[in-house]
Amino acid sequence: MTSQWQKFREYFYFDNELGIQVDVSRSGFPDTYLDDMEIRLQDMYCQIQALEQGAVANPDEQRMVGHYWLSDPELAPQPEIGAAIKDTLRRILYFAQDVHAGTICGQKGRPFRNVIIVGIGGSSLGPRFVSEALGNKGDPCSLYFIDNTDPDGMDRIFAELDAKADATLTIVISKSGGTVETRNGMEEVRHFYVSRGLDFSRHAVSITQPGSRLDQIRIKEDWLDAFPVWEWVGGRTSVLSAVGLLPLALQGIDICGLLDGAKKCNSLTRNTDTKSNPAALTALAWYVLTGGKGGQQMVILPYKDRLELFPKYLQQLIMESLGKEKDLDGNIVHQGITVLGNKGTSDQHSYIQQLLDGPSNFFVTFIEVLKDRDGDSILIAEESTSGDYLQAFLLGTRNALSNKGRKSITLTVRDLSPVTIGVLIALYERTVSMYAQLVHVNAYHQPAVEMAKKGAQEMIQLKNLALRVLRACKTGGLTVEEIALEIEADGSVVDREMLYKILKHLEANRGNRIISQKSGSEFEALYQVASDQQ
Ligand SMILES: O=P(O)(O)OC[C@H]1O[C@](O)(CO)[C@@H](O)[C@@H]1O
Repeated sequence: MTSQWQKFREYFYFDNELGIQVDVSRSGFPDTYLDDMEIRLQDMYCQIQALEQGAVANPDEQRMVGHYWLSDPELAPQPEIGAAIKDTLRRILYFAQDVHAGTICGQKGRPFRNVIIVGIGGSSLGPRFVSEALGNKGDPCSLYFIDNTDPDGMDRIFAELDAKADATLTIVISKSGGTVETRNGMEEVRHFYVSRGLDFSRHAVSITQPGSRLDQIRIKEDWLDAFPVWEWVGGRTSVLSAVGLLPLALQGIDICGLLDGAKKCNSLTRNTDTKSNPAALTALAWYVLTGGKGGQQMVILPYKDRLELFPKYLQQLIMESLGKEKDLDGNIVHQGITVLGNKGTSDQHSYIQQLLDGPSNFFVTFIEVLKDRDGDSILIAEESTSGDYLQAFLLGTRNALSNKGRKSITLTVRDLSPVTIGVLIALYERTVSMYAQLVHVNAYHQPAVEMAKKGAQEMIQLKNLALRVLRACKTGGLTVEEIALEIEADGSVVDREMLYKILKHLEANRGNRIISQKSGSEFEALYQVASDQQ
C-alpha cells in the first residue's frame, strides 16, 4: 500500500523558475495508470503538436486553433500571422503609452483615467479576471465591465462615471462583431456620452474581426482606433490577444510579463514525458476523475481574494470547450465537466458542508498562492499570521475531504505576478486541449449556444408582434388569449406563457404606455396601449 507521502513525491510536479507546482497525488491514479495510458498520451501529444503547427483542429468551422501563437509568434505556421501578432502587440503598447501620457485623450482634452469595456463571454471574462488579479490602487486607468444587457447593471457604472465621461475611454469587444448584448451595451454607452454633450466616436475603440459588423460601424463613425481578433483565436482563449492585452495595458498591467509566463508554460507543457508535464498530469487527473465520461463537477477553490474570478473564467473555458453532445465521430456522448467555485476560505462557510457530507459527484482543485502579501505580516495569535491561517484552512479542508474519500488536485503558485497569471492561463488552455483529445471532442466550437440566441430573437419578435396588435386595438383592451389569436391570424403558433411573461415585463417597464386592467383572473387581464400613446 503506497503511502500518501510516497504518492505525493511520485507525482509531484514543480518548476522553481516559474514558481509553479502541480500535485495530482490525491486524484486517485491507479499505480500503473501512467503506463496504461502511455500510448494514448503519445497520440495526444502528436495531435496537440499538429494543432500548434496549424492543422485544422476545429473541423466544423474549418479553422486553425492558434491561441498558442499569441505568446510566441515565431511558432505561427505562416509568417504573416506571426507578423500580425507582433504588430498588434506593438500598437497596443504604443496606444497605452499615449493614453497614459495624455496624448490620446477625451474630446475636451481630459486624460483618459477610466475605461469601459463592453463585451461578453470570452470578450470579458479573461480581461476581467486578470484585471482583478493584478490590479492595484494607483493604476493609471480603472476598468469597468459591461458584460450584460442589464440596464440597471449599466446604470451603476454610468452613475459612477457620471462626471467623468470625457475622461472615459470605451472599448467595444466582440470577435464576431454581431453579439446582441454587446451591441446593446454599445448603444447604451453611446447614449451616456451623447447625453453629456460628447461624441461617442471620439472616445471609442473596437476589438473585432476585420470586416465584422462592429468593424464596419467603427469605420463609418471614424472611431479613435481599432485592434484585430483573428478567426483562429477562440473567444474563450482570447485573453492574450488584443481582447485582454489592450484593456490590461491601459490599466497599467505588465502584459509582456503575462505573455512571457504563458510562453514559458507553453514550452513546459510540450514535454512528452507526462510526469514532467503539468498540463498532461492535470488532464490525466480529470480523465481518471470523470472516468473519461465527464458528468462530474469540478470545484475550483482558489485561496486568494484576487483569484475570485478565476473559477468564473475557467467555467467558460472548460464548459464551453468540453460540454458537447457529440464526439468527433458523431457519436452521442454528452461530455462535459461542470465547473463551479468560490474563494477560500469563504467556501468554508458556505458549501464545504455539502462537499463533505453530500453526494460524491465532484472533485476539487485547490489553488494555493505561497506569498501572502507584499511586506511583513503581524502575528495575530499563537505565532500565526492571517496568511498562516489561510494556508491552514486550505490544507485542513483538503485533508478533511481526503479522509472522506473526496478527490482533489492542488495547484500552487509562488505569487501573483503577471508571469504566474500568464502561466495559469496557458496551463488551463493546454489542459483543456489535452483532455478534449483524450475524450475525443471538438473543444473549439460551441454549436449549442446558437439555440439560446435564436430563442431570444424569437421572443423579441413576439414582443414586437404583440405591440403591433395592441396599437391596432380600438376596444378596451385584449387578453393574452385574444392577442395570441390576432398574431396567429397569419398561421403562426403563439406560446401563451411566453406572451404573458412578455406583457408583464412591458407593463413593469413601460407602464405609462402599456397598461392592464384586471377583470377576473390574472390571465383574463385586458392589456392596452395608454390612450395618450395611441
Ligand atoms: O466576442 P463575441 O463574438 O461577441 O462572442 C462572445 C461570446 O459569445 C460566445 O460566442 C457564445 O455565444 C462565446 O463563445 C464568446 O466568447
